[in-house]
Amino acid sequence: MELEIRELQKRYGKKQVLRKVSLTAGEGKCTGIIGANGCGKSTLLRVLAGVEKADDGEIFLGGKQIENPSRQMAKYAGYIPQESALMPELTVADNLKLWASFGNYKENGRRLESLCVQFKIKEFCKERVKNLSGGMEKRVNIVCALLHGPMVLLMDEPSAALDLVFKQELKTYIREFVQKGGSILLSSHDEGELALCHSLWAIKEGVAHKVPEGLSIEEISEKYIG
Ligand SMILES: Nc1ncnc2c1ncn2[C@@H]1O[C@H](COP(=O)(O)OP(=O)(O)OP(=O)(O)O)[C@@H](O)[C@H]1O
Repeated sequence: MELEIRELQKRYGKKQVLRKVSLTAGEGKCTGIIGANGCGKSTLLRVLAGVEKADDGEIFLGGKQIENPSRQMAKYAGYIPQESALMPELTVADNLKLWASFGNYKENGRRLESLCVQFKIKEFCKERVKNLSGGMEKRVNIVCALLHGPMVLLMDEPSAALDLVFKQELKTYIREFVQKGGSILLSSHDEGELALCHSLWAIKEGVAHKVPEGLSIEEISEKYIG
Protein backbone atom coordinates (compact mmCIF):
# COMPACT_ATOMS: atom_id res chain seq x y z
CA MET A 1 0.00 0.00 0.00
CA GLU A 2 1.64 3.23 -1.16
CA LEU A 3 2.09 6.01 1.38
CA GLU A 4 2.22 9.53 -0.02
CA ILE A 5 2.80 12.74 1.89
CA ARG A 6 2.10 16.18 0.44
CA GLU A 7 3.48 19.39 1.90
CA LEU A 8 3.40 18.27 5.52
CA GLN A 9 4.17 20.99 8.03
CA LYS A 10 4.95 20.78 11.73
CA ARG A 11 6.29 23.33 14.18
CA TYR A 12 7.07 23.30 17.87
CA GLY A 13 6.50 26.82 19.19
CA LYS A 14 8.47 29.13 16.92
CA LYS A 15 10.57 26.30 15.50
CA GLN A 16 9.35 25.18 12.08
CA VAL A 17 10.70 21.60 11.98
CA LEU A 18 8.92 20.36 8.83
CA ARG A 19 8.36 23.13 6.28
CA LYS A 20 6.86 21.36 3.30
CA VAL A 21 7.68 17.69 3.33
CA SER A 22 6.46 15.76 0.29
CA LEU A 23 7.56 12.19 -0.40
CA THR A 24 6.32 8.76 -1.42
CA ALA A 25 6.99 5.36 0.14
CA GLY A 26 6.10 2.91 -2.63
CA GLU A 27 4.26 -0.39 -2.33
CA GLY A 28 6.67 -3.29 -1.88
CA LYS A 29 9.52 -0.88 -1.16
CA CYS A 30 11.63 0.09 1.78
CA THR A 31 12.11 3.87 1.74
CA GLY A 32 14.76 5.44 3.93
CA ILE A 33 14.74 8.86 5.60
CA ILE A 34 18.10 10.34 6.46
CA GLY A 35 19.37 13.65 7.74
CA ALA A 36 21.34 15.35 10.49
CA ASN A 37 20.43 14.90 14.15
CA GLY A 38 17.43 17.10 14.88
CA CYS A 39 16.38 17.59 11.22
CA GLY A 40 12.89 16.19 11.91
CA LYS A 41 12.92 12.48 11.00
CA SER A 42 11.26 11.33 14.23
CA THR A 43 8.83 14.24 14.07
CA LEU A 44 7.76 13.16 10.59
CA LEU A 45 7.24 9.54 11.69
CA ARG A 46 5.30 10.60 14.80
CA VAL A 47 3.00 12.74 12.66
CA LEU A 48 2.49 9.88 10.18
CA ALA A 49 1.79 7.43 13.01
CA GLY A 50 -0.87 9.83 14.28
CA VAL A 51 0.91 10.31 17.61
CA GLU A 52 1.25 14.04 16.88
CA LYS A 53 -0.85 16.30 14.71
CA ALA A 54 0.53 18.03 11.60
CA ASP A 55 -0.11 21.77 11.25
CA ASP A 56 -0.84 21.34 7.57
CA GLY A 57 -0.42 18.91 4.67
CA GLU A 58 -2.00 15.75 3.34
CA ILE A 59 -1.40 12.02 3.81
CA PHE A 60 -2.59 9.41 1.30
CA LEU A 61 -2.60 5.66 1.81
CA GLY A 62 -3.25 3.49 -1.23
CA GLY A 63 -4.37 6.66 -3.06
CA LYS A 64 -7.01 7.53 -0.43
CA GLN A 65 -6.62 10.59 1.74
CA ILE A 66 -6.20 9.94 5.46
CA GLU A 67 -8.44 12.43 7.26
CA ASN A 68 -7.86 11.17 10.77
CA PRO A 69 -4.28 9.86 11.13
CA SER A 70 -4.55 8.98 14.83
CA ARG A 71 -7.35 6.49 14.04
CA GLN A 72 -6.62 5.38 10.45
CA MET A 73 -2.84 5.11 10.67
CA ALA A 74 -3.15 3.07 13.89
CA LYS A 75 -5.27 0.63 11.90
CA TYR A 76 -3.10 0.29 8.79
CA ALA A 77 0.38 1.14 9.99
CA GLY A 78 2.76 -0.34 12.53
CA TYR A 79 4.95 2.23 14.27
CA ILE A 80 8.24 1.42 15.93
CA PRO A 81 9.16 4.55 17.88
CA GLN A 82 12.68 5.53 18.88
CA GLU A 83 11.55 5.58 22.50
CA SER A 84 9.38 2.84 24.04
CA ALA A 85 5.61 2.58 23.71
CA LEU A 86 5.28 0.06 26.56
CA MET A 87 3.88 0.35 30.10
CA PRO A 88 6.96 -0.02 32.33
CA GLU A 89 5.14 -1.32 35.42
CA LEU A 90 3.35 -4.12 33.53
CA THR A 91 4.93 -7.43 32.55
CA VAL A 92 5.90 -8.10 28.94
CA ALA A 93 3.02 -10.59 28.65
CA ASP A 94 0.47 -8.03 29.91
CA ASN A 95 1.79 -5.38 27.53
CA LEU A 96 1.49 -7.81 24.62
CA LYS A 97 -2.05 -8.80 25.65
CA LEU A 98 -3.00 -5.13 25.78
CA TRP A 99 -1.62 -4.48 22.28
CA ALA A 100 -3.26 -7.67 20.95
CA SER A 101 -6.61 -6.41 22.24
CA PHE A 102 -6.57 -3.53 19.71
CA GLY A 103 -8.26 -5.05 16.65
CA ASN A 104 -8.99 -8.71 15.98
CA TYR A 105 -7.80 -10.50 19.13
CA LYS A 106 -7.86 -13.97 17.57
CA GLU A 107 -5.79 -13.05 14.50
CA ASN A 108 -3.45 -10.86 16.56
CA GLY A 109 -2.98 -13.76 18.99
CA ARG A 110 -1.94 -16.06 16.15
CA ARG A 111 0.62 -13.55 14.89
CA LEU A 112 1.77 -12.95 18.46
CA GLU A 113 2.79 -16.61 18.82
CA SER A 114 5.07 -16.59 15.77
CA LEU A 115 6.49 -13.11 16.43
CA CYS A 116 7.38 -14.12 20.02
CA VAL A 117 9.28 -17.09 18.61
CA GLN A 118 11.02 -15.01 15.93
CA PHE A 119 12.09 -12.27 18.36
CA LYS A 120 12.62 -14.72 21.28
CA ILE A 121 10.30 -12.94 23.69
CA LYS A 122 8.96 -15.95 25.58
CA GLU A 123 11.99 -16.36 27.83
CA PHE A 124 11.35 -12.98 29.51
CA CYS A 125 7.57 -12.76 29.17
CA LYS A 126 6.99 -12.60 32.93
CA GLU A 127 9.47 -9.76 33.53
CA ARG A 128 8.23 -6.26 34.17
CA VAL A 129 9.16 -4.00 31.25
CA LYS A 130 11.06 -1.63 33.57
CA ASN A 131 13.54 -4.47 34.29
CA LEU A 132 14.37 -5.23 30.63
CA SER A 133 17.55 -4.24 28.81
CA GLY A 134 17.24 -1.66 26.01
CA GLY A 135 17.49 -4.32 23.30
CA MET A 136 14.93 -6.62 24.94
CA GLU A 137 12.49 -3.73 25.27
CA LYS A 138 13.07 -2.82 21.63
CA ARG A 139 12.22 -6.40 20.59
CA VAL A 140 8.92 -6.19 22.48
CA ASN A 141 8.16 -2.83 20.84
CA ILE A 142 8.83 -4.37 17.43
CA VAL A 143 6.44 -7.25 18.14
CA CYS A 144 3.75 -4.79 19.32
CA ALA A 145 4.07 -2.80 16.08
CA LEU A 146 3.69 -5.94 13.94
CA LEU A 147 0.91 -7.67 15.89
CA HIS A 148 -2.08 -6.32 13.97
CA GLY A 149 -0.62 -7.28 10.57
CA PRO A 150 0.00 -3.73 9.26
CA MET A 151 0.46 -2.99 5.54
CA VAL A 152 2.77 -0.07 6.24
CA LEU A 153 5.64 0.11 8.71
CA LEU A 154 6.96 3.36 10.16
CA MET A 155 10.30 2.54 11.71
CA ASP A 156 12.40 5.00 13.69
CA GLU A 157 15.98 3.68 13.90
CA PRO A 158 14.50 0.20 14.47
CA SER A 159 17.68 -1.80 14.98
CA ALA A 160 19.34 0.66 17.38
CA ALA A 161 20.00 -1.25 20.65
CA LEU A 162 19.49 -4.67 19.03
CA ASP A 163 22.32 -7.20 19.21
CA LEU A 164 23.80 -8.60 16.00
CA VAL A 165 21.47 -11.63 15.94
CA PHE A 166 18.31 -9.54 16.16
CA LYS A 167 19.64 -6.92 13.73
CA GLN A 168 19.77 -9.82 11.23
CA GLU A 169 16.33 -11.08 12.29
CA LEU A 170 14.87 -7.61 11.72
CA LYS A 171 16.56 -7.32 8.33
CA THR A 172 15.03 -10.67 7.33
CA TYR A 173 11.62 -9.45 8.49
CA ILE A 174 11.98 -6.20 6.51
CA ARG A 175 12.99 -8.04 3.31
CA GLU A 176 10.06 -10.48 3.60
CA PHE A 177 7.60 -7.70 4.47
CA VAL A 178 8.38 -5.70 1.32
CA GLN A 179 8.51 -8.84 -0.83
CA LYS A 180 4.88 -9.45 0.24
CA GLY A 181 3.95 -5.94 -0.96
CA GLY A 182 4.22 -4.00 2.30
CA SER A 183 5.61 -0.45 2.40
CA ILE A 184 8.23 0.71 4.86
CA LEU A 185 9.33 4.20 5.78
CA LEU A 186 12.47 3.88 7.86
CA SER A 187 14.54 6.56 9.55
CA SER A 188 18.13 5.59 10.12
CA HIS A 189 21.77 6.57 10.58
CA ASP A 190 22.87 2.94 10.16
CA GLU A 191 24.55 1.93 6.90
CA GLY A 192 23.31 -1.67 7.27
CA GLU A 193 19.68 -0.52 7.53
CA LEU A 194 20.08 2.01 4.72
CA ALA A 195 21.44 -0.73 2.45
CA LEU A 196 17.98 -2.36 2.68
CA CYS A 197 16.30 0.74 1.27
CA HIS A 198 15.20 0.95 -2.36
CA SER A 199 15.31 4.75 -2.25
CA LEU A 200 16.35 7.48 0.15
CA TRP A 201 14.94 10.87 1.09
CA ALA A 202 17.00 13.41 3.01
CA ILE A 203 15.39 15.99 5.26
CA LYS A 204 17.29 19.26 5.28
CA GLU A 205 16.03 22.60 6.54
CA GLY A 206 12.54 21.16 6.87
CA VAL A 207 12.27 19.93 3.26
CA ALA A 208 12.56 16.35 1.89
CA HIS A 209 14.99 15.87 -1.01
CA LYS A 210 15.08 12.67 -3.08
CA VAL A 211 18.63 11.32 -2.94
CA PRO A 212 19.87 10.39 -6.43
CA GLU A 213 20.88 6.74 -6.83
CA GLY A 214 24.55 5.83 -6.88
CA LEU A 215 25.87 8.46 -4.45
CA SER A 216 28.47 7.27 -1.96
CA ILE A 217 27.94 7.69 1.80
CA GLU A 218 30.57 10.46 1.74
CA GLU A 219 28.72 12.31 -1.04
CA ILE A 220 25.37 11.89 0.74
CA SER A 221 26.87 13.16 4.01
CA GLU A 222 28.44 16.17 2.34
CA LYS A 223 25.34 17.13 0.37
CA TYR A 224 22.56 16.45 2.86
CA ILE A 225 23.96 16.08 6.36
CA GLY A 226 27.09 18.18 6.93
N1 LIG B 1 8.03 17.69 21.66
C1 LIG B 1 8.90 18.60 21.20
N2 LIG B 1 8.84 19.88 21.61
C2 LIG B 1 9.69 20.81 21.14
N3 LIG B 1 10.65 20.56 20.23
C3 LIG B 1 10.76 19.30 19.78
C4 LIG B 1 9.90 18.26 20.24
N4 LIG B 1 10.24 17.11 19.61
C5 LIG B 1 11.27 17.43 18.80
N5 LIG B 1 11.58 18.73 18.90
C6 LIG B 1 12.62 19.45 18.13
O1 LIG B 1 12.34 19.23 16.76
C7 LIG B 1 13.54 19.04 16.03
C8 LIG B 1 13.48 17.70 15.30
O2 LIG B 1 13.57 16.64 16.24
P1 LIG B 1 13.49 15.12 15.78
O3 LIG B 1 13.53 14.29 17.02
O4 LIG B 1 12.36 14.95 14.87
O5 LIG B 1 14.86 14.98 14.97
P2 LIG B 1 15.54 13.69 14.32
O6 LIG B 1 15.87 14.03 12.91
O7 LIG B 1 14.70 12.49 14.54
O8 LIG B 1 16.89 13.60 15.17
P3 LIG B 1 17.85 12.34 15.53
O9 LIG B 1 18.60 11.98 14.27
O10 LIG B 1 18.77 12.95 16.55
O11 LIG B 1 17.01 11.23 16.08
C9 LIG B 1 14.68 19.15 17.05
O12 LIG B 1 15.18 20.46 17.00
C10 LIG B 1 14.01 18.89 18.37
O13 LIG B 1 14.66 19.58 19.40
